[in-house]
Amino acid sequence: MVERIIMDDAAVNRALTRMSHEILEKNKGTKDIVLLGVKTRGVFLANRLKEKIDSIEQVKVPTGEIDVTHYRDDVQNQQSTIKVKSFDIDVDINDKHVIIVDDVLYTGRTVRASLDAILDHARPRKISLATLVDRGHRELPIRADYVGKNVPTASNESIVVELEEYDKQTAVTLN
Ligand SMILES: O=P(O)(O)OC[C@H]1O[C@H](OP(=O)(O)OP(=O)(O)O)[C@H](O)[C@@H]1O
Ligand SMILES: O=c1cc[nH]c(=O)[nH]1
Repeated sequence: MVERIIMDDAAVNRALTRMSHEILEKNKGTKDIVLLGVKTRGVFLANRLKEKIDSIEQVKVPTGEIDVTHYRDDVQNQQSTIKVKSFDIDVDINDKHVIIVDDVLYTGRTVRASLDAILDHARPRKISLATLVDRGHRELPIRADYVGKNVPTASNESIVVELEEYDKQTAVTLN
């Protein structure tokens, strides 16, 4: 299958800058916001958003991590079970506005697992979702509040997100 570059380094950076402004605009600032990155690349994206928001507003937004494991237990039907491995956050998220950050939104099962993990630990006032790429094909009633780019895909295609911090280069490709 031919590989197509959907976003280069500059496009990812611009999308994250826009998303930071959208977060600030929609929430009228940073009050009570906690960014929770989904491992692996969601954590780096949450950190990038944090740095942008911090430099725009001159405040330090707290961050944390959720680690989930993806089990394909029925490959034929592409059903997947997502298990939470760890939930690493120092800040109290009760009554806070938690923004889950991930690189790709596809079936929505990773987000559902993340919601379970969050609600097992605390009762945030609000939970939102930020994703760099929304590729469609949802299997659950989940939608993103902040989207870097909507990328229509076929189900046999995949989106690959690479980030400098982890992959030595930043790009989003469709394979
Ligand atoms: O909406 P979903 O169908 O749950 O898919 C989205 C998830 O898939 C990817 O993770 P993956 O399990 O491929 O692991 P990775 O982050 O290590 O690439 C991606 O990082 C999202 O977390
Ligand atoms: O295409 C996809 C689907 C799920 N997760 C990804 O990272 N890419």
